[in-house]
Amino acid sequence: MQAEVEAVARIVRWRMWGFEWEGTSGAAMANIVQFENVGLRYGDGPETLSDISFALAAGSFYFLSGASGAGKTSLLRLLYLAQRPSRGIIRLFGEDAVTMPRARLPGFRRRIGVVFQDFRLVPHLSAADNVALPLRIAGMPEADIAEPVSEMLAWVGLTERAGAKPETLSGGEQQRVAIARAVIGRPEMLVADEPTGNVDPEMAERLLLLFDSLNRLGTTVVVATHDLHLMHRVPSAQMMRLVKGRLHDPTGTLRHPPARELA
Ligand SMILES: Nc1ncnc2c1ncn2[C@@H]1O[C@H](COP(=O)(O)OP(=O)(O)OP(=O)(O)O)[C@@H](O)[C@H]1O
Repeated sequence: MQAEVEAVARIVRWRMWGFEWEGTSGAAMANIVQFENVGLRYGDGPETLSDISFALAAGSFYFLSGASGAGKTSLLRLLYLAQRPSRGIIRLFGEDAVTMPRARLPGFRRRIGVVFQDFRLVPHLSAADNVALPLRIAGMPEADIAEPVSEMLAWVGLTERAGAKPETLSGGEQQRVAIARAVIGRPEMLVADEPTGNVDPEMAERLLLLFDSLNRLGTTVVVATHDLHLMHRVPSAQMMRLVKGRLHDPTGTLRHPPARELA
């Protein structure tokens, strides 16, 4: 595992926001996200999410599960600030994300890597240019971009497809480009919606290894999945389960994560 973490560390050596964030070394665990009685209603329909309260401990790995329609994607959209809640409090990176002025949202979003369920690749850019996008947006010198991009494409098994446009890629290939793009800037938080839904079990393991390595480098990871097998592959991960728009938290551990020191 250490070899994989080091390999990933070499690829994601660039941090895409312009300041240092607290890694895991010796730092006391803080909560990177806090939801208090959050509700979400689309239009004037019933609440899709109700009374959602939890905190995500910085540097932890979470799986989000739940039946189809339980509200996983909706919860993730609140997390990466694509959606404002109808009620409740959301604190992200220590700030109130609900009342935050719109102008500040892009800066916050840049600290979050997102793997969308429908990939959202830029259609006129090649796979390599899609992966390079976060680095270019962050102003990384052009001369420094090619190497991490090709290493990342190699990790997800797409070296041969680097020049291909998204429309010529299979669903699984597009998904791997989307994952490479989400992780290449070593985000502070990674949010992934069914990131292994279109790949074979062997590739799913490899992608999970990538998430796990990124997590060991300090990124807080949240993965929504139906795949029980996948969940068992990260024994240290915490489970979050949505049941009809409510978070199942009988012991209150999600609401009040135990404070712990990392080595
Ligand atoms: N933009 C929207 N407008 C109206 N209703 C929506 C919208 N997005 C989601 N919903 C509804 O909210 C509920 C939860 O949807 P959501 O996509 O969050 O569930 P999910 O758990 O991610 O499902 P799946 O596993 O099938 O992706 C569903 O009933 C869905 O129809």
